[in-house]
Amino acid sequence: MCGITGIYLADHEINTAPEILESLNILQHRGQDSAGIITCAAKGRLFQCKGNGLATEVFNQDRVLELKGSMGIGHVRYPTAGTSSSAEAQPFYVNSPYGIALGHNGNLTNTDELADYLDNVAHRHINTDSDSEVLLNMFATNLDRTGKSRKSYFQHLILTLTTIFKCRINENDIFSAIAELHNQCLGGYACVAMVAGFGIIGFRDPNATRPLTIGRRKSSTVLDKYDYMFASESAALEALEFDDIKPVLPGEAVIISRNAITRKVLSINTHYTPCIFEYVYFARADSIIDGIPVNDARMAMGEKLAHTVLRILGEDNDIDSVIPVPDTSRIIALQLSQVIGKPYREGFNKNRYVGRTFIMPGQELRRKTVRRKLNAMRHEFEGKNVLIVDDSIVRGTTSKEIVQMARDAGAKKVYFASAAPPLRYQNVYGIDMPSRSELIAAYNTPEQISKILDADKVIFQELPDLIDACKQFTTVIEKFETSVFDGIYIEGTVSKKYLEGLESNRGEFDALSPIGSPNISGISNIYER
Ligand SMILES: O=P(O)(O)OC[C@H]1O[C@H](OP(=O)(O)OP(=O)(O)O)[C@H](O)[C@@H]1O
Ligand SMILES: NC(=O)CC[C@H](N)C(=O)O
Ligand SMILES: [Mg+2]
Repeated sequence: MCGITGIYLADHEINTAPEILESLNILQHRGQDSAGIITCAAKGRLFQCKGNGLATEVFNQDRVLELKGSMGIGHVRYPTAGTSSSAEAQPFYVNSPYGIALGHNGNLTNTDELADYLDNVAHRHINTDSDSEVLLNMFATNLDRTGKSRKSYFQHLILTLTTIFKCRINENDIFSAIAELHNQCLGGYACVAMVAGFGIIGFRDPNATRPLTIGRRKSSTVLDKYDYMFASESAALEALEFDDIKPVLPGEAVIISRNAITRKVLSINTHYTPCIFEYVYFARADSIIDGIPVNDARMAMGEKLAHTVLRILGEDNDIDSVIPVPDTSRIIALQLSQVIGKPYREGFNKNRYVGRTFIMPGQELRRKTVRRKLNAMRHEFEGKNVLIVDDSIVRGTTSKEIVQMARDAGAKKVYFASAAPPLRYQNVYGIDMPSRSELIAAYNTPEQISKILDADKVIFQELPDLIDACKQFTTVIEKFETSVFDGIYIEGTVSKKYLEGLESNRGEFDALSPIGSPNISGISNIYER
């Protein structure tokens, strides 16, 4: 996951960058590694600022003020391909054809083949290891194929003004280019793109693995016109007072231009299969992802997990209190405590200035951060049997530290319950789990995991219960993308060879440079550089 956002204002005199920055702050929980914004002003001039760090570290007031234009796109990154280098901060930009920028959430599974094609056939230079740069160049190549960008100067001259406008690019060209992408790019992708001087575009892969929503709000200055916004999560749209919020559909592209808003489902072979881990962990609780309120889904997970706990520990269990691991599991633990009839207690104090651990690069950094972030309150543990609840146990980094903290604080018994089933398989659609060897449940049974974590018992949610917890709120979603739990990947998106390659390349990825001080790649009016 990453956070993506795009805004098109009806009033072309107003700069959109301050609001894009606000939306990036709201989406910060989706990516802490880098942040970036590209805007477009009069005459199709693009302005960009991006670099490593949180949005508040990359942007200050002066930098935002230099980003001119009433339309733009933004990105916060959680690296899942390539490296953590500032060169891979998004959005990416290519000058030909037309000037296109793109922000991507997800992962491509055939990046190498596409990069070869771009090099050998399309003769496009790819400057980083990012799959998103490849995706953008595929889009650009497809758009170039419309031929309109290659008309001679003379041809342009002889066209009337209207014809010239139509000749540059139109909605159908963009739809064709994205339809072609669906045939070429495998994996998961939700994207925001911008074509200089034309408009912004939001599109999702045919399986809608990664989230994207669109909303509108009445322009405060232009009569009967609307501003439009795309964002990974509805919470960002609500905060900026956009309404009529709806998901972009599987295989759909939505174009917002001066002329109109145009939307089209471009693939005939679509399956509504969003990633279930969005509901478990990634998304904010106040977001609605593909029609499912995340908060409600998490409450339902707590309820289902409660029944599993009662089944395993018995109705007459010796639990004294239910303690969440802040932040994400709070809602789950509260609901669970009510169902099992035991008090909910906050036993860990969380330092609110430390970010999310799971999406940090590098195991050592993640481990240290858990200790810095959470501190056990002794009186909640001393002499007690506690049931600690978390949304998931992935690498076991958090749970191992947490159980130790509970024991150090004097807990008698430590039970540990996870609202997600055991994560056993690699993720290839935009979660940084490229290797099974780093997943604690890949090769260990729950009993072995209890021993590794030094817990008295570890209890996992059953997969059908997790699916039910989410599915009860929707009639349109066919099924969820659950490959991390069951190893079943979306048909045609991944080969055995690819998975093996990921597994063995893992060492390389882990050796990434850790997050350092923000490395600003600079504000630039791209045309002046
Ligand atoms: O088993 P692990 O590899 O440790 O991963 C799982 C943990 O990581 C996440 O917390 P995180 O600190 O990222 O975010 P949160 O504050 O939203 O809970 C998640 O909520 C679990 O607590
Ligand atoms: N988590 C994501 O969506 C990451 C997008 C892209 N694969 C990158 O690594 O930059
Ligand atoms: Mg957590």
